[in-house]
Amino acid sequence: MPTSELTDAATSVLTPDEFTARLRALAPRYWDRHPFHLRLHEGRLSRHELRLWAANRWYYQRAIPRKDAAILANCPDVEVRRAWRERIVWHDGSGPGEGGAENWLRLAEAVGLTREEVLDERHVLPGTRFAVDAYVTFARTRPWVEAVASGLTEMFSRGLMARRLVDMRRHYPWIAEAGFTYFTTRLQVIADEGRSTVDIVVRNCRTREQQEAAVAALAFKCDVLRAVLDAVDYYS
Ligand SMILES: O=C(O)c1cc(C(=O)O)c2c(n1)C(=O)C(=O)c1cc(C(=O)O)[nH]c1-2
Repeated sequence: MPTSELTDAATSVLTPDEFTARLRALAPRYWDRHPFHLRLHEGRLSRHELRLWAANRWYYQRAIPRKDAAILANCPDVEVRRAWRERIVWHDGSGPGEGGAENWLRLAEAVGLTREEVLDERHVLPGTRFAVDAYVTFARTRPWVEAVASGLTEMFSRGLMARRLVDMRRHYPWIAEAGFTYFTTRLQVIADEGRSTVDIVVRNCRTREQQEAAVAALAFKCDVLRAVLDAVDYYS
């Protein structure tokens, strides 16, 4: 192929379908096949390991609304902001004792942690802290549409979360049902959120450069998630 054609192929804007396919092609980098998740789903985790997982995931959960607030702060599009602010409400709730974060705390309690030891973050590993903090910093400092694209890991998470509910109920029957509310309520919103996030990214990445940056953002986020599980796996 002549050099000019090669250059064109590398710089021309992808169609929405091509772009979406590039994003979806990152699925193998997602954390569903991580050895720690495989052990979790196969029922091979001890109570100690489940506690370490829940306490470290807490650090991720509490960062999500701060990441979303950074996106709101950087986004000039009122339509996007209107849709996006719902995410913060979902996680934080509208009052004490409500919201996704609260439900994660209930899961942590159901696996045997006290609320106090989750909230004071004594079990949070350095690797978790570095990875999750990098995600929040990314959202604060990169163009807002890249930060939105980084959240597209959720596009891969629905099947994993549905499977997790089945596998955890089966393999860890000692976990009280109230502990699973986080996942049951999350599954109800995730399909709609995933679709609208892809739409926002496709509509707002108008150049090939922006499209490539969005793909890179999603790859970065896959690495953030894997780094959290690497840390937990190493210490468990
Ligand atoms: O349980 C999971 O495997 C899983 C994965 C992800 C993800 O892929 O980022 C999220 C969640 N859960 C989740 O519950 C959640 O609220 C969430 C928000 C985000 C995000 O980046 O904005 N990802 C995820």
